[in-house]
Formats: sequence, structure tokens, C-alpha cells
Amino acid sequence: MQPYKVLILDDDETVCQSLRYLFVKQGWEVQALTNPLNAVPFIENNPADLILLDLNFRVGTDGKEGLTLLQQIKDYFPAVPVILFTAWGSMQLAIDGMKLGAADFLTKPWNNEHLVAAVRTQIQLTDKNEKNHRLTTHSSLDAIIGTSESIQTIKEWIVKVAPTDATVLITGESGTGKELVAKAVHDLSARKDHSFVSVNLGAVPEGLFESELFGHKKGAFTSAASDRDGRFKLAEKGTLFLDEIGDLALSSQVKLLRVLQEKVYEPLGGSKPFKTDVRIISATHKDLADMVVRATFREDLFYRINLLHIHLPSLSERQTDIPLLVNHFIDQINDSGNKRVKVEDHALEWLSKQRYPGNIRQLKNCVERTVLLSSKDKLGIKDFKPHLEAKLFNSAKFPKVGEVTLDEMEIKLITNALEFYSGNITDASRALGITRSSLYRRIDKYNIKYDA
Ligand SMILES: Nc1ncnc2c1ncn2[C@@H]1O[C@H](COP(=O)(O)OP(=O)(O)OP(=O)(O)O)[C@@H](O)[C@H]1O
Repeated sequence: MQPYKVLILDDDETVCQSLRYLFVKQGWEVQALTNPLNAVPFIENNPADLILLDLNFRVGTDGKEGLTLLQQIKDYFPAVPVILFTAWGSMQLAIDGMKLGAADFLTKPWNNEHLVAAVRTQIQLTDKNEKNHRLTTHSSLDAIIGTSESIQTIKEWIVKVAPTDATVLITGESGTGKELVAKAVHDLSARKDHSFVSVNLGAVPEGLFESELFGHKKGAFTSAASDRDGRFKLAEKGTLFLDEIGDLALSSQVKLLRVLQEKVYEPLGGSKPFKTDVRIISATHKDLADMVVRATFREDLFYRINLLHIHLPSLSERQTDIPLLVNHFIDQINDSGNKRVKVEDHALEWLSKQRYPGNIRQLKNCVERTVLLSSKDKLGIKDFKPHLEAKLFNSAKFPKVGEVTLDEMEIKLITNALEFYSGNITDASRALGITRSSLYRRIDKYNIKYDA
């Protein structure tokens, strides 16, 4: 372990010397500075694990010089703990110093044992905080499984994007991990100790948008039996994850935009506006830029939520990650259920070649269902197969003669296929056994609407 590096800032040479003697005996490295004007550049060139700061520099005895210096140190080196030292142990000075971010407060003459213990504790605490920070940093990124180039690039991007307070738009097909990425951005940001609040805007009816997001007062509408906090309030100082933002009605888009612009919202039925301090991360599987062109998504809102953009690839674009993901989900099930299930190599290979229109969520569900319904310790292709077969048409019972025309049947089959493959023409046409152009012709002929 590296020796602790302690910096003493005190204009009294004798104090510096006796402290140096005391700390060197502990095996620590000690630096001392008697001129506060040099403190910031000195610390920049000589990083310290802890600073012991005399509050009564020079002739003054009111502690102002020390507090000013403390402020500078905290501005430039917020992570370094500072213990304050003064011969005039006034409580008010201690309180002022602690408010400015000092870690502890001691009075002269000091008790050697007490002083050494205080320094050691503060350094260890900082060390632990840093380790915890590194731990969350790692665990949030580690939760995103994948070694493919695209996922590595995304992880690097997350690390860069997280510390900024900019809005982030995450796009990608359903089940590609958009929420997982949003959570990682939050966990790696300065807001990590506050809430990460998620709201699925696709599931919020237009009429309930304001109440859900901004809250309401008792009696604001017929069923408002009591006050209720909205998502903005719950996410205060943290992150608000607006999932499925592409599903937001135009009338709600205006209301959201106003809050994002003015950083103020009013609960329904309330008269008092509330300031909001949240970071907005949005996600959608839709093409918002295209929606802007078609005037179904506001351009000004699009630019406001899209300062930074992360696009997640579909699972078919990162098939090499499938064995890793399967083993990861198996490990999770084994851990939670005390099991020892494994997957045969050729099953992993087979799973890697399958198509997953529902992406990672579908793969995860398939693995979970297979483990649940099998009593084997080693799973093969046969175990997975029934849980992956395209359940394309099983909801459509075959109609009786005269019940439906051929055209109607064709429309139904095409609509089902497009829905199942989230509007992916290549996949849908393959499943229907026709070419892409034949499918396009039929979509045109029957004027079939689908989400691309
Ligand atoms: N890279 C990954 N590693 C491990 N698990 C993942 C990964 N990506 C997604 N998952 C898991 O897959 C499931 C779906 O992920 P998530 O909900 O983040 O997707 P989404 O893109 O937000 O989906 P939707 O658009 O439907 O809301 C979750 O259980 C998530 O934990």
C-alpha cells in the first residue's frame, strides 16, 4: 500500500515541524506550506490524500483567511478531504468550515493520538468512497453484456456522456437494452445518489399526461382524491427516463417542451410553479427525425431531447454476443435459484444463428422459459427450440369456408408478420415466403399501415 500523503498548511513553522515529525513516524509522506498564496498551484503539482488547514493564517484571528483558502481548495480539489485546525476553537468557525465542505475540525493544542486517528479515518473514508464509485461505475457498465465492437463503442460513449448534464436520446429496436443504457448513464453521473425515475410515455393516456408527469392537487379532477407527486418531483436532482417518447401525442409534446425550456412546472390544480432540476434521458424505437418531417413530432422538442444520441444495434447486428448473453442469463438463474444449469456448445452455436425480432428481451425470455420448463442440468438445442419457434400465426384460428375472403386473409397474414417483426420488411417477407418487392406491392395494394 502507498504511504498516505498529507499536506500541512500552517504559517507557524514550529507547528509544521512537530506535525511533520508525528506523521513521518506513522510512515506517511508529509509536505508543509507556510504561504497560503502558493497553496493551489502547490497542490496541483503535489497531490495530497489529505490537507490539514490552519484556519488562522497570518495575523488575523477571525478565521476568514483560512475559510477563503478552504473554499479555493474545495473548488479546485473537491475530492481531497480537508481537516481544519485552529487555536481558537469557536463552534461558529467549525460550522462555517464544515458548510464549505471540510471533513473534520480539530483545536490546538492537539492530542497526537486523536489527530492521527482523525487523519487516518478521513483518508480511509475517501478511499472507500472512491472504491464504491468505481464499483458502481463498473457494475453498471458490466451489466451491459457484450464484447462486440458496437457494444464496446457504446460503453465508451456512455462513460463520456454520463458526466455531462446534457439530454440523451437512446434509439434502437424494442428489447435492445435502451433502459439498461439509460440507467448506466445515470449511475455514472453526478446525479447517481438521487433517483432514476422511468416513465413509459406510450402507456400514459393523453388526458393523464400532466397529472402523471407534473402531479396533481386534491380535487384537481373528479378522481383526484388526494395530492399526488408527479414524475418530475420524484426525479428531482436525479434522472427522468422518458421511454417511448415517440408515442407522445402532439398536445403533450408542447407541455413537455415548455417544462424543458423553462425548467418550471405546475401540478394540475395547483397555483404554485415548481422549479425542476432533472436530467432528461429519452428513448424510442421510432425514427424521430422522420416523424419530424411528417410533422408528428415537434422539431423543437426533438432538438431539445437529442443533444447527445446513442443508437443501440439490434441483436442480429451483434450475433457474436449471443453466447455471452445466454451464459449471463443462465448464471443469473443459477445464482438466484441455486441451480447448476449449463448449455451445450452446439446449442450456443445454434442459438447464435436464430433470429430475435424482440432482441435481447426475447433471448432472455427464451432462456428463462427453457430453464424453468426443463429439469436437465445441460441444455441442448431440443430444449430451446420450442421456446423460439415463431408464434407468428397461432393466434389466428383457421376460418370456416365463407367466413373470410382470400384478400382479407392475406391482409391479416401480412399485418401479423409486420407486427411480429416490428415492421422489418426483410424478416416479414422471408417469413411469408415472398420477396421484399412482392411484400411492398401487397402493402401498397391493400394500403396496409405499419410501424417501420
Ligand atoms: N447488453 C445487455 N446485457 C444484458 N442484458 C441486457 C442487455 N441489453 C438488454 N438486456 C436485458 O434485456 C431486457 C430488455 O432490455 P431493456 O428493457 O433495457 O430494453 P429496451 O430497449 O428499453 O426495450 P423497450 O424498447 O421494449 O422498452 C432487460 O431485461 C435487460 O436487462
